[in-house]
Amino acid sequence: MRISVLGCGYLGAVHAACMAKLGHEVVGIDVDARKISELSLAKAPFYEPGLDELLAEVQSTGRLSFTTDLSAAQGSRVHFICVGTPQKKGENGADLTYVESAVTGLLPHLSPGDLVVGKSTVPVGTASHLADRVTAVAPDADLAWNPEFLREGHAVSDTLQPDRFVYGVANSSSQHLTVELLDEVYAGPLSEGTPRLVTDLATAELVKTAANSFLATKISFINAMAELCEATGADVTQLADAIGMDDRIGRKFLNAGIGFGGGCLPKDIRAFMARAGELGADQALTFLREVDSINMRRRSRVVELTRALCDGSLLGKNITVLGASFKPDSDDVRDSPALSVAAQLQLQGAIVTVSDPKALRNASLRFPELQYEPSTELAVKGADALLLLTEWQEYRDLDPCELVDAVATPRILDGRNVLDPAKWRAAGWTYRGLGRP
Ligand SMILES: NC(=O)c1ccc[n+]([C@@H]2O[C@H](COP(=O)([O-])OP(=O)(O)OC[C@H]3O[C@@H](n4cnc5c(N)ncnc54)[C@H](O)[C@@H]3O)[C@@H](O)[C@H]2O)c1
Ligand SMILES: O=c1ccn([C@@H]2O[C@H](COP(=O)(O)OP(=O)(O)O[C@H]3O[C@H](CO)[C@@H](O)[C@H](O)[C@H]3O)[C@@H](O)[C@H]2O)c(=O)[nH]1
Repeated sequence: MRISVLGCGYLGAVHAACMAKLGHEVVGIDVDARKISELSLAKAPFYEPGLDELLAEVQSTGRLSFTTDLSAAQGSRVHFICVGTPQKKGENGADLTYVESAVTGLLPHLSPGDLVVGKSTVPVGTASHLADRVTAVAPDADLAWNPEFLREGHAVSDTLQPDRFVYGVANSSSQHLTVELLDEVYAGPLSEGTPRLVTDLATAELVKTAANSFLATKISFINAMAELCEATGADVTQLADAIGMDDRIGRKFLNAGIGFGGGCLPKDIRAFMARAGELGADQALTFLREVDSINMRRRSRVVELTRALCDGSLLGKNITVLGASFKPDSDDVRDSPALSVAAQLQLQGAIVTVSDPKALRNASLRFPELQYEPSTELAVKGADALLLLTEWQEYRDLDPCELVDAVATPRILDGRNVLDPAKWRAAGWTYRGLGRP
């Protein structure tokens, strides 16, 4: 099937490559000429494990191409909308200008029988409004909402082997054709047993924001427990292991630390609250305000703990921050807790050096005032304290005995609770975890 993908960022570039891998003929379209020229050379414009290899593989088949020319969408049967929906400046709500302009640009290129499929995360009600816009101009075309649940760092496998598909479809006479078309798009994973749920448009939109809200709540719950552990001398890691053994709770997403960031969870819970307010249902989501504030409190807590670790003063202290991306195996620094902590420490007088295996280019664009050093060995040299804030494997594997002579004072704050405190203490370090004695 011929497919177009509008928006080739973290979601769309992976989606386009994966659709080609499933055997479809795909054109990826983006307004960003730099991204398109890199993708045309089979090079991912961001770091995502396995994506460069997949792009090279599918581009060699001739089934995948990229362009900035929206008219290339003409002739595709299915058009995926994968453009950004960031938080509006100074407000909680989602900025839908990119979605609106992508749909506006697409309308003249639609043919009868075409299907527009939204994958971007949008406030509930957006899909029905966009469906009206599509059918007003192209009465024989349809719109469905098919939210995406991939995680950065695992984006390729999450797209090819998702936990489930959700098809939000409009209540129309062509509903069964829409479902059949989506089944044809996803025939590969469906034949391997991936479940699919067919819902109305509003439910599909809500499934996505509810899932991210639940994940954010789980993280803030364990971080609230970490605050209590800090107040009582208990150990939040053991607590998470113990409650996580209950099948009804589960151990996943119970890692306490400096909290969640990225281009999704923080802005999605805020947009959800804003939309609930517009719908007169804001009371239903007041708990998300608490989820957000517990999360932001973690960042200030790390700054305070670093000050305490540095004998009560940050002024002139050399602090090395290990990790810049919002999570390991990604170069994405959107709302990165690590960079937010690094910037706060610098503002309070510390001399901060940030290191990261992949994210330094993005980090230096966003925080040009910080110092960056790609080599871990050089970054830690002469440090008064190390802060492990993004748990890349190479930081988990650091040898405390090898490192102890490189730093000025052997102090480490483990912001992700991934190091073995006994091993670090035995090597002469002052070790601090979060919510750990
Ligand atoms: N990143 C993820 O892991 C992920 C996962 C699931 C859902 N989502 C959702 O997917 C959407 C995209 O997120 P992202 O992380 O890929 O964002 P992104 O910023 O990486 O990519 C968005 C892309 O859309 C392009 N764009 C903007 N306007 C356009 C237009 N009119 N026509 C064509 N392209 C246009 C931008 O140039 C950019 O390359 C968001 O709604 C997000 O919430 C993201
Ligand atoms: O136990 C945990 C798990 C995660 N995190 C943090 O939470 C954030 C988000 O992590 P994760 O959810 O793995 O990353 P994303 O790639 O942002 O994926 C989320 O957001 C995407 C965009 O909506 C969804 O598609 C995914 O299903 C959803 O997991 C990161 O900062 C993590 O460090 C924790 O602090 N503790």
